Amino acid sequence: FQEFPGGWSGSSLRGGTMDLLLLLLLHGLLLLPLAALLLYRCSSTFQYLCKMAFFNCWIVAMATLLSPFAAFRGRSVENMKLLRASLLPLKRFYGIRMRVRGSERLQLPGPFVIVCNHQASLDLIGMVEVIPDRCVPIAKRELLYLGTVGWACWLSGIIFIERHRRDAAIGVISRTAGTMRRENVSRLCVWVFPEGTRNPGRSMLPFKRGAFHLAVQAQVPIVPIVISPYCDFFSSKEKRFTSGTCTIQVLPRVETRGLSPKDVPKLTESVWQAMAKALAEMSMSDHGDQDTEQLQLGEDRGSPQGQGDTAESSK
Ligand SMILES: CCCCCC/C=C\CCCCCCCCCC(=O)SCCNC(=O)CCNC(=O)[C@H](O)C(C)(C)COP(=O)(O)OP(=O)(O)OC[C@H]1O[C@@H](n2cnc3c(N)ncnc32)[C@H](O)[C@@H]1OP(=O)(O)O
Ligand SMILES: CCCCCCCC/C=C\CCCCCCCC(=O)OC[C@@H](O)COP(=O)(O)O
Repeated sequence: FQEFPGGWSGSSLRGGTMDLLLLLLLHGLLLLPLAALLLYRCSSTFQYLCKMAFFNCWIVAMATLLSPFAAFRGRSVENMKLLRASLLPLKRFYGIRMRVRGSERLQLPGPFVIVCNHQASLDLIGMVEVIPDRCVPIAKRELLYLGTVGWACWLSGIIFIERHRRDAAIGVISRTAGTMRRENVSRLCVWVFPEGTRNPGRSMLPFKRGAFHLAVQAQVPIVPIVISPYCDFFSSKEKRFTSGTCTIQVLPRVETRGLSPKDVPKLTESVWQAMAKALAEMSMSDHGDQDTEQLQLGEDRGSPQGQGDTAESSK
């Protein structure tokens, strides 16, 4: 086949089109990241979506990578160490500075129940900052069905409850209390988000009673933890996610020795009040970013250690 000199044959025309397409594709490949970068810089919504996507992808990736190792140990609360280590770097990726106040209040020799306010899934970043060894969260059963994430949660000994099947949930909580009380089991602590669901903003929902029944049944103290409002740097409603500072305040423990189920409503109310007060003070002092060392928690309900033992560690 002889080409017409200086002219276009069918195949060279096709070759030219291919070249053009390739060129366009190459430009597209180069321009797409640039456009995404530009969008990331200019649009706070896009930034929010990217950061949330990264958050979820990180969790899925860690769960997928680490679950096989955790599986060697079998289902064990010791795997919570892996879970904690895998989520600890997240704060650095997002430029979130964590201030922990009163962390020494978590150094109790025996078992206890932690209750903490629940604003968003971002709470996991705060949770891993302070969660003690041999402490497992109570989670909604739906998490079990998130593929490798569910598997990782199960392997870490996370306790699952079906929130809408009260009797079944109460059964799980009673068995957990039994485990906490058993002397042949080394110390087991439980982390509960007593609001029972995420609640963004500066307020707290009324508390569900499971955590308080658990503490009373096991006759162990309750340690309330308040995470300052994220409003300054995070809002799922406004699709906003920048860097910022978060304060985690550990409040004095509340003893439950000698209390019975009939005391649970009052106990629930008094812990809610103490946490709401701390949350309000954090919101006022520049949204938790300023000094909250003056925080007066009111009556130290049952804590023999009393007030003034707040220490700060900023990480
Ligand atoms: C291998 C490592 C790799 C790792 C990589 C990373 C991988 C994964 C990372 C993921 C990590 C996940 C972390 C998990 C965080 C999950 C967070 C959540 O899921 S929060 C949601 C779940 N939590 C809760 O629901 C809170 C606990 N719920 C309750 O306490 C509720 O009380 C209940 C569910 C038990 C019942 O709820 P409800 O009926 O709506 O309301 P109440 O007002 O609380 O109770 C009604 C009456 O029942 C009585 N009651 C309640 N509990 C008990 C009880 N235990 N015993 C006896 N009676 C009980 C209560 O007193 C009320 O009766 P009354 O007469 O009115 O007093
Ligand atoms: C085969 C299935 C494939 C599944 C794909 C997996 C995708 C999973 C993506 C990301 C997993 C991130 C899990 C983060 C867990 C955050 C814990 C949390 O904050 O739970 C919310 C719960 O407290 C209250 O729930 P609601 O506010 O009532 O709602």
